[in-house]
Amino acid sequence: MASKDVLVGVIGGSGLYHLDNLTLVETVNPETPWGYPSSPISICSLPSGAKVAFVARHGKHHNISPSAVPARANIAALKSLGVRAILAFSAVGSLREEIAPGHFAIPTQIIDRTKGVRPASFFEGTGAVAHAAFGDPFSLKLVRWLETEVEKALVAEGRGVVLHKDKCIVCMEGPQFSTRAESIMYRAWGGDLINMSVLPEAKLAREAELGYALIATATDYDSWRPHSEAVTASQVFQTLQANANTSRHVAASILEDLHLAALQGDLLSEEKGSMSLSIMPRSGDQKEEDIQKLAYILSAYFQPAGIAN
Ligand SMILES: CSC[C@H]1O[C@H](OP(=O)(O)O)[C@H](O)[C@@H]1O
Ligand SMILES: Nc1ncnc2[nH]cnc12
Repeated sequence: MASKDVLVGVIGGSGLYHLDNLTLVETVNPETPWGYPSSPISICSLPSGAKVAFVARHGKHHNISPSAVPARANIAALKSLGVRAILAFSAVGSLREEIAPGHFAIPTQIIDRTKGVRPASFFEGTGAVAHAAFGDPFSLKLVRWLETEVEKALVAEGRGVVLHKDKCIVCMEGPQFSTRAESIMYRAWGGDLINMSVLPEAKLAREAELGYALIATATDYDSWRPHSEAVTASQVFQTLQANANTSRHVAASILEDLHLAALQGDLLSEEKGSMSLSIMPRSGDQKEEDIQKLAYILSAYFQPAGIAN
C-alpha cells in the first residue's frame, strides 16, 4: 500500500485515462469494503516529489458504463491512500449557447436525474443512518481556488479555452442521451451543463469528508437546439481529445500548488469533521461488521473493537 502522503486524487473521465508530465511511482489496487476501484490507481510524483493519485472513472479501456462505475470503491480507495481533495474531470453537454464545445466550466450546483440504480451512500446496507449536508454539493473553497488557478492555466496554454463559473450541472442516468424534450426541460429548470457521472461521486466524497470539485469540459450542445442535430457519441468524440489534452495541461499546471494548499489545510476546512453532525446519534450502537466497514472511510466516528483511539 502506498504511504499516506498522497493528498490529492484525480478522477479522469471520458477521454482522460492518464495524466502527463508525472513520474509513475507505483500502481495500487486496494480492495475496499465496496469492492475494487474502476481501475488500478496510479500513484505519480510531481516534479517536487509530492504525490498524486489518478483513477480512470470508466476504467483504462473505458469498459465501465456510467451507471456501473464503482463510485464508492473509487472514493474509499482514494481516501485509504490519504487523499483529502479530489479533482474530478468530466466530459459534459452544454445546455447554454454561450458554453461552446471546447469550453471548460467549474459548476457549483447539481440537479439529480439519476434513477436510483446507483448505490449512493456508504451507509447503505449498514445499520447506521447519516444525512450529509449537500446544499452546496461541491467544496466551495476548493472551487474558488480552482477558478483562479484553472483560468491562469488556460490563459498560459494559449488556445483561448474559456472557463465558465457558478454553473449548474444536471446528472442524468444514461447511457442513452436525453430526448429533445428533456434537454429543453433541463434548461427551464436552470441547468447549464449535463453529464452522467457527477453523482453519486460528489455525494460520496461529502460522506467521506473529502474536498471535491469538478472540471467540466464541454463536448456538445446536447439536444435542445431546435435546428441542430441532437447529440451523438460521434459529436462528443470530435472534441474529446482536444479537451483531454487541455485537461492534462491544466492538471500539470495546478497539481503542485493544489498539493501545497491541501497540505496547509485551510482549503479543506469545510470538509473536516462535517459528518460529525450528520450521523444519527443512536447510530453509534452498531454491529461490529458495520463499524469495520465504515471505519474504512470515517475512522473518526467508527472504531472497531480492540483498536485504541
Ligand atoms: C462519452 S459521452 C457520455 C459520457 O461522458 C461523460 O463521462 P465522464 O463524466 O466520465 O467524462 C458523461 O458523464 C457520460 O458518462
Ligand atoms: N450531452 C451529454 N449528455 C450527457 N452526458 C454527456 N457527456 C458529454 N455530453 C453529454
